[in-house]
Amino acid sequence: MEGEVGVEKGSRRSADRTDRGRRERRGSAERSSSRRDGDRDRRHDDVPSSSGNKDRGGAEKRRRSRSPLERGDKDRGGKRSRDEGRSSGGKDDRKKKSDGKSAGSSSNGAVKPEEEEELVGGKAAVVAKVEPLSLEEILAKKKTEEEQQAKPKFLTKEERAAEAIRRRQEEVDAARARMQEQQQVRDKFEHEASKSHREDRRGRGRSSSRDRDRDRRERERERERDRQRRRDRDRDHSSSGSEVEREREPIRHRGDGDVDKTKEEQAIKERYLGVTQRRRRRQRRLNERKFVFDWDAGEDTSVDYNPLYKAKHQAQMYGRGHIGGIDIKSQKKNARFYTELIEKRRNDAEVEQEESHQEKIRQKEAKQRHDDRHWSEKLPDEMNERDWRIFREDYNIVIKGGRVPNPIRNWEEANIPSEIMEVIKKVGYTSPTPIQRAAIPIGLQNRDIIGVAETGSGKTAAFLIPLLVWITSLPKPRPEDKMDDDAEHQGPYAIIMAPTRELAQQIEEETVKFGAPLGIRTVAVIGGLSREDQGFKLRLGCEIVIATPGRLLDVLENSYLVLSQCTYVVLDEADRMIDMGFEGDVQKILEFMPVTTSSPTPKKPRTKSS
Ligand SMILES: Nc1ncnc2c1ncn2[C@@H]1O[C@H](COP(=O)(O)OP(=O)(O)OP(=O)(O)O)[C@@H](O)[C@H]1O
Repeated sequence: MEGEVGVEKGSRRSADRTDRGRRERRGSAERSSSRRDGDRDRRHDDVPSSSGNKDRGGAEKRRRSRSPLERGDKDRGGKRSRDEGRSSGGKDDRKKKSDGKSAGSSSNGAVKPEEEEELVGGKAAVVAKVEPLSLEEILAKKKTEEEQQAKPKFLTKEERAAEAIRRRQEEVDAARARMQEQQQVRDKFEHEASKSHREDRRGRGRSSSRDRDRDRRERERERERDRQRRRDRDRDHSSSGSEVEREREPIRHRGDGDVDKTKEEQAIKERYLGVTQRRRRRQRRLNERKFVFDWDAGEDTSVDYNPLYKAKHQAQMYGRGHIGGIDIKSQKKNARFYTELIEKRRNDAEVEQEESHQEKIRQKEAKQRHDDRHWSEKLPDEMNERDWRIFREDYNIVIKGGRVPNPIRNWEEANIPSEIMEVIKKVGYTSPTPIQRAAIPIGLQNRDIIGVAETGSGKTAAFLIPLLVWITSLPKPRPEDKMDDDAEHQGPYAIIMAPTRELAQQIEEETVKFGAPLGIRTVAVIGGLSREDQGFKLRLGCEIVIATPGRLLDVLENSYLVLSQCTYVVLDEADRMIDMGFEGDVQKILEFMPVTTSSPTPKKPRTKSS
C-alpha cells in the first residue's frame, strides 16, 4: 500500500497506467479467487466465503453502487485478466495463490480487509479499507458454523478402518507404556530390596557355609525371577503390542508358523468341508491316581529321636480301666503294675480256684482235640455223625433209605466169618471198595438193596460176600438128610441172573473163586450149552445158580430145576435186562419161588444193578 501511495505522489500519468495494469491484474485475481471460493462453497457449503456469496451479495451491491465507468474498467480489466490468466498459466497461478491466501485469511477473520479503488474526478487513489462484518453477517456466519458442526460426519470404510487402527495403536502404546512404567517401578523396588537384603546380610556377617548356600540360592532364585519376568515381558509384548500387526500379518509369519498353519487348515476343513478329526481319547494310565499302601519301614518319619518319647509312659488306670481305641489284650500285657497288684492280693483259695478252672479248660481243650481227630484214627464207637458224613464224602458214597447201617471202614469191622475173611484175604482184597463198604453191611442184615456203581467197581463181591455169609450160616445137612433125595433136590439157596452169557460166566468165575474154598457149589444155567448137561449138574445139587433169564425159565418149565428153598435173588445189570426184554421171563421165574420160605427167615430177594 505504501508503494502504491508513493507512486501516486510521483508521476500521475505513469501512475495511472501502472495502477490500471495493477487494477486489472488485481481484479482478475479477485475474480479468479472468487471463482475458486465459489467452487469451494458449492462443494462444502459450510464456510461462507468473503469472495463468494459476499461477492454475489454485499460486494455486488457495493459494486453496483459504484460508477459505471469504474464498473466498465473493472469488467474490462477482469476480462483481460481472465484472458491473460489463461494464456500465462504459471504466473497467474502464483498470483492466484497469493490472492487466495489473502482471501482465505479474510474469510476467517471477523474483519474483512478489502482494497478498493476509487476514481474521483479523474484522479486515481488507492485506499485500503478494512470493513468490519455486519452483525447480521456475523450471526449468520456463526449459525452456519454451528449447523455445520451439528451435522453428522459420514466417513468411508477406509477412513473408519484407519481410525480404528489408529485408536487401537494408541491403546496398545498406552498399555505398553503403562506396563513398562510398572515394570520399571517393580524392578527398581526389587533391586532396592535385594540390595538392602544383601547389605543386611553382609552387615550381619556371613561366616557360615549355610549362609553362603542360602545366599547362593537366593541369587539363583533372583536370576530365575528375572528370567521369568523377561519371558513374561516378551510374551506380553508379543501378545498385546503386536496385536494390530498380527491381525494384518499372515499366520505363516509367526514364530510357531507350522503348528498354526496346520491348525488353521484343520479349522478351515472342519468349517467348510465338514471334516471332523477324530480326537484321540486320552487313555487314563493305570495306577495314575492309585494310592500305594505298601511302605517301607525306612519311610516312617514318626520315629522319635528324643529318648524321652522313646520310652513312653504307661498310663496307670485305676480299677479295670483301659484306654479306648487300643487292643485290650495288649494293654493287659503291658499293664504289669495292675497284674502284679492282683497277684499280690490273691489268697490261697483264689489260687486253687484259678488252678481248677485252668485244669477244666485244659481238659475241655483235650477232649475237643480228641473229638476232632480224623475218622481213620477213631474206633467205630467213637465215630459220630459228623465223622460218618466226612467218611461218606471221602468215598463218594450216597445212601438213601431208612435206618441204613453205617458203612464199613475195613474188612474187620464187617463182622464177616473168619473162613470167609480168609478167603477174601487169600483172593487179595485188602480193603473194600466204596460199593462194598456201603452194600455189605446192608446185605448182612438181609435187607433188599439196589446198588448203583460204575463197571469194575467190585459190585460182584458186594452182593456175593453177604450171600456166602448167609449160606455158610445155614445149618449143614445131616448125613441122613443127604441120603434123602428130597433134601438134595430142593434146589439152590440163591439164583443170580445176568442179561448176557458172558456176564453170567464172569460172575460164575468170581463165585467159584469165593465159594469153592467154602464148599459152596455153583452151577451156570446159560444159553448155548447143553440143557441136559446143565440139568445133570443141577441134579447133582448146588447152592448157587447163575443163569440168564431165558434158559433159566426153560430149565424151570422143563422141571430140570426147582426153587423150593431159594430165597435169595440177584439181578445183575437189571436195567440192561429189562432193556433186552427179559422182564416177563424174570416175572415168571419169580413165580417159581416159594412164598412160604420168606416168612421163617428174614430173607428177601436181593437185586443188583449197575
Ligand atoms: N475189594 C477189592 N479189592 C481188590 N480187587 C477187587 C475188590 N473187589 C473186586 N475186585 C476186583 O475188581 C475186578 C472187578 O470186579 P467186578 O467184576 O466185581 O466189578 P463189577 O462192578 O461187578 O463189574 P461189572 O459191572 O462188569 O459186573 C475183579 O477183577 C475183582 O477181582
